[in-house]
Amino acid sequence: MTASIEYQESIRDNFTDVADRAVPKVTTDRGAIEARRIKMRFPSGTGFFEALQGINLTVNPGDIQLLMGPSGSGKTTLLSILAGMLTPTSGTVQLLGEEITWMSRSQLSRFRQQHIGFIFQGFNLFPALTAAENIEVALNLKGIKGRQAHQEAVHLLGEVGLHDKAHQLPRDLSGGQKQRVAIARALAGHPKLIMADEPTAALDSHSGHAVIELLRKLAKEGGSTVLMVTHDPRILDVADRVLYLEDGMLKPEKSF
Ligand SMILES: Nc1ncnc2c1ncn2[C@@H]1O[C@H](COP(=O)(O)OP(=O)(O)OP(=O)(O)O)[C@@H](O)[C@H]1O
Repeated sequence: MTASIEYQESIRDNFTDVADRAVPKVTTDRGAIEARRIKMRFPSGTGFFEALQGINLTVNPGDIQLLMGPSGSGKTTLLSILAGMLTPTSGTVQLLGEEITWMSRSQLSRFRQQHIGFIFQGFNLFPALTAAENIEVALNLKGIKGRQAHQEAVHLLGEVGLHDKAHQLPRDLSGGQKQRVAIARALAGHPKLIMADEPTAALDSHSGHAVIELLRKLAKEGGSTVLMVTHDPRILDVADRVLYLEDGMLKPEKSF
């Protein structure tokens, strides 16, 4: 499922599904992210391909945890499952102390809106909206509206070094600038969880460092928990833990 579809679902749920909007209270006395015995099988030819083979992991609150590994090892699949965007074949996921496996579709959607900021490969920006408006949409979904949303959007753009691009459309921004708008949007409303798939892949050295520093500050000063798929060795400097996936299995991890 793409983020833009996800966004459309979020908007639809926000306006049409009032009865099911209550999200259970969240606690962070356990791991911010906990996955147990996650398996994922995809149909392949006449049989199945086991992309994840029983993953157990815990991400502590306020940690920056990296997920690394060769192409095809299952990183994006695992991140999508941990973000509640893909249902595993078996296993359970808890986010902020809440079991997401049993949430209804709209509860899960609401939970994601409130607590998770996503940064995806590709930008998934609304092409007809300016940079600031793209962020305002995310803020609106979190109940921040009007002038306050606009001011917050401009502030977030400043945080990623784009204070002068608030009124530009995505088509008038470079790839790196679009990625920074997508990052600013993911940070809207200060989510407790930030999940990112290759957030610095499209960025030049300067922008990449700025984004890494921003993620570090969010975790270490703001208390957000960051889980990131990356091949970028620069991010190792700010990581608390690194998990390596190979052939759908976790290798012994390194701590920093
Ligand atoms: N929807 C799907 N249907 C069938 N197979 C899939 C599907 N999604 C992923 N796979 C397979 O699962 C395996 C893991 O894919 P995944 O995208 O999670 O790897 P990755 O580690 O993120 O790779 P990369 O670093 O190249 O992005 C791959 O062999 C991929 O072909």
